[in-house]
Amino acid sequence: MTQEQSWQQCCAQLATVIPDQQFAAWIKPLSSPHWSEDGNTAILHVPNRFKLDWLRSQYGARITESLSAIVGRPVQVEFIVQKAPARAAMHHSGAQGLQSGSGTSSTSGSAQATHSADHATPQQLASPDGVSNAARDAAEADALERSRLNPMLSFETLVTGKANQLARAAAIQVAENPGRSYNPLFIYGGVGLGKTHLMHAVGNALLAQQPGARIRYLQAEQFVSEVVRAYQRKAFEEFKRYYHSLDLLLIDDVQFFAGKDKTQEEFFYAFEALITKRSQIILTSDTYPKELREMDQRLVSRFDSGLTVAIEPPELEMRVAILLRKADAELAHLPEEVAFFVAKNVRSNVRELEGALRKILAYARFSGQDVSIGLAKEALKDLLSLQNRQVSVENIQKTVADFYKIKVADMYSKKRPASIARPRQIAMYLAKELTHKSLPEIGELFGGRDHTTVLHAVRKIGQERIKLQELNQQLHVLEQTLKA
Ligand SMILES: Nc1ncnc2c1ncn2[C@@H]1O[C@H](COP(=O)(O)OP(=O)(O)OP(=O)(O)O)[C@@H](O)[C@H]1O
Repeated sequence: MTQEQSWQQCCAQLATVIPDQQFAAWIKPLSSPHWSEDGNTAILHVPNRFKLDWLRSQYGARITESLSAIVGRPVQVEFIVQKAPARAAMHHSGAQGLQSGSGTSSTSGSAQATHSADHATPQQLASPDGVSNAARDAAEADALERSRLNPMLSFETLVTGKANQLARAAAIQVAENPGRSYNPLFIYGGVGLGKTHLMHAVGNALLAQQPGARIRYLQAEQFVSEVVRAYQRKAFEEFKRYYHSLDLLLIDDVQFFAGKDKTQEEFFYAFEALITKRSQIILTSDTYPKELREMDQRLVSRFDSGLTVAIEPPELEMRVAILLRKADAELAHLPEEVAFFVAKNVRSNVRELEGALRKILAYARFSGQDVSIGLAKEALKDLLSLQNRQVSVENIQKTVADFYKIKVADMYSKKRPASIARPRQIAMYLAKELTHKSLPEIGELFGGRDHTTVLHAVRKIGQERIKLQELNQQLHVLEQTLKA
């Protein structure tokens, strides 16, 4: 079989496992690879960095696997950016033809290949409608750059589970119908749970459908800095023109607007302008709108005027699925029992899960061992001992009192108003959950209360947590604070 035929066969095989639309968008446009002299490496040319990152992360492993199976031995697949200046694309002349881009990358990290202009024909460079592919690719790459979107954070790379299914469904709706379904979309949840990921996923999906869309992602602090800069330069007109002209504005962690009045004012104007012209806004925060502190009430009510959805901490099975998916993307074998071990021990958020996995894979690579529970224990020694560190009841009482703005002394007092009794019950619940103390011991530490009082609190908060999203969210924040 020729190399060309093996590529054709690989494509045919991929077409059976990759959904049609994705296959047409990503695999079909690829030209047959160039092969290294030893025939062990297939080099696929892609037009820009965005496509390179995407192809590598989404399809690199599958292409490698399929091609290896077809040629009957392990081969490596490399991607290389091959830029074509727009002018050269339309008036192809030898001297101004393709140049190898600087942004090369490979799935294997082995030597990069260089290619001359002669490999490309004008047909490869220009689409039938006469619009230069290269020009379009350059525009796409440009749009990506301007938007500050991370192409790796897509719907495809997001593992779905109970914890994020509502937020994901809402985000998909918004991506399909920007400005017309939920506007703004307000996503809230604890740290490292995938809020930023979801936001980028909408941006990337929109950019894929409309390469010319004006999209901007930024963290709230960056928006604050831009307001300050506009202030200093007296350039508010320019600032307004830019922000009010966007099709999609993504602002992460809006709780950082707290107390920044001028920022809030400017954001309010931008918000009104964008909503009026049906541009989409997506915001994230660590809490739901009404809980945002030092925020203009006009803004709070605007935040809540579209759809507000929570992302919860992932449950065990979802944590396992995330680990397996991430290992897969790294082309690493993670036995399921190890995934369960890690997921049981790293519970707080996805970012920590990713960190734990990275440590395990690096440890396995450097020590030349297979991934096993023993190896995971060794690799995560520090993390696990930190987790076993006892949280004290006193610390829980102080943290909960601070959170609900009551006095620590109220944790031991006999006072009964709900504003005090409820935080006290929450502290008892956390004491049972996070320490090894018995019910009578906990009762003793809460001003000599009976163990049945503690039991009642533990059961009540435990049951309410399942039903009340708000309470669950607060408990999650408290748990993260206490375990930090
Ligand atoms: N469901 C998921 N599937 C796959 N990866 C996920 C998922 N949720 C989160 N991640 C990954 O976990 C990491 C942290 O997620 P992200 O940055 O989106 O969290 P966040 O909620 O925005 O946190 P923060 O509040 O700290 O900004 C990212 O690398 C993200 O890709």
